[in-house]
Amino acid sequence: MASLSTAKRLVAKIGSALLVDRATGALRRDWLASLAEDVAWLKGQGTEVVLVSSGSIALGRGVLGLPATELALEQSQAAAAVGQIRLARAYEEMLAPHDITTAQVLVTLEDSTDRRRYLNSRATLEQLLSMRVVPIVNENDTVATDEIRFGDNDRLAAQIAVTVGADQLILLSDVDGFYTANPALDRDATRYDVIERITADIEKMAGDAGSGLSKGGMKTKLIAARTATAAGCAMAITEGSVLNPLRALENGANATWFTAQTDPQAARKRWIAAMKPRGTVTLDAGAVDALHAGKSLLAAGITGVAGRFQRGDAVAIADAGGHILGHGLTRYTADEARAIRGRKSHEIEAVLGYPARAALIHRDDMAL
Ligand SMILES: Nc1ncnc2c1ncn2[C@@H]1O[C@H](COP(=O)(O)OP(=O)(O)O)[C@@H](O)[C@H]1O
Ligand SMILES: N[C@@H](CCC(=O)OP(=O)(O)O)C(=O)O
Repeated sequence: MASLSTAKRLVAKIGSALLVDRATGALRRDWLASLAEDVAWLKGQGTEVVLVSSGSIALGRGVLGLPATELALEQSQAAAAVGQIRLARAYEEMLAPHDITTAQVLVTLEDSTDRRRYLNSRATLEQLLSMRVVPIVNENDTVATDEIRFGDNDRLAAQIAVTVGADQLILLSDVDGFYTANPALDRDATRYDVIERITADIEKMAGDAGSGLSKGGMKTKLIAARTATAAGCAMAITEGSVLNPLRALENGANATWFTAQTDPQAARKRWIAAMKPRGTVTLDAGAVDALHAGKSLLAAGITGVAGRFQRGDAVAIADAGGHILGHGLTRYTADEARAIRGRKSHEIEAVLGYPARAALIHRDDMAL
């Protein structure tokens, strides 16, 4: 199926059961070292990599001597706090010999539902990737309460894949794909190589998690597949417990691939076009031409600013005659936009009193 080394951006999700030995509660260091080799290989091919890793609760549980049974919310949060620091350190240790810098990124559901927080986390991830860093993402279990938890990292991984505009999302699991029924319970179940569309029949085949350490099962993996593929990201479920699991997938290991339903850029444009604009910016004729030529909107080409908006809000883009050309996400507040309109890029810092970006709306943040 799809080749991993052709991906521009790849998100891999690592389940707790892969990282943590169920019997001893210890980290599977050899396995993690082999995953680090895979990440180094992908980066060597020019693929940017984000890892979404579970395992904080499973690791912390062992350290704190908590039982293997269901934990109270406070207990899992304490276990996550103890386990997360070890988890992050383990990734750092394993990737450093490959000259790869890691970053710990802890997010909550609100970071994807609140637009400003979403845009901020996107900007941070973008910055890290541009600096060749591998972000290691997990849910911030210590602050996430029941209502705001993703609770399983399948959906979190899909959300991160959408946030960074990844073209592939790989769920490393304890099963080598999506079956017609839970293969742990049904010996006649057969695996799909490819699922082009997630139908109601497919949904009926998805069961819950099999192991005590895991949370999601196939139900959350299907939700993840819906989110990812709708945003133009192909998704695979494959067996992760083997050494070098990403390399194995590249070399033809069993997997189920969910086909991307669009391309990431088109999905993003639709998302922006559907947002309610909080204001309007009016352009001179030169700026209109620049936008139609695929350029970003610079302050120099803005003649008017109407409405009240914050950074990250959607604004309408109008020509001198008031005709709406499209929508975009602004990088400045309405007050800042008024202050810098008509200004050349090199004047902006002096007007605002702090370093700033010249483009009011970046071309990737625009739907015309
Ligand atoms: N239709 C299905 N196909 C494959 N596995 C299924 C299916 N329905 C339920 N499962 C269960 O989902 C498990 C994988 O999910 P999960 O235990 O959450 O692992 P992970 O740690 O990878 O998130 C499988 O081991 C299997 O027991
Ligand atoms: N944030 C939790 C993730 C729990 C979770 O999703 O587990 P899994 O089903 O193994 O991916 C942790 O790190 O323990």
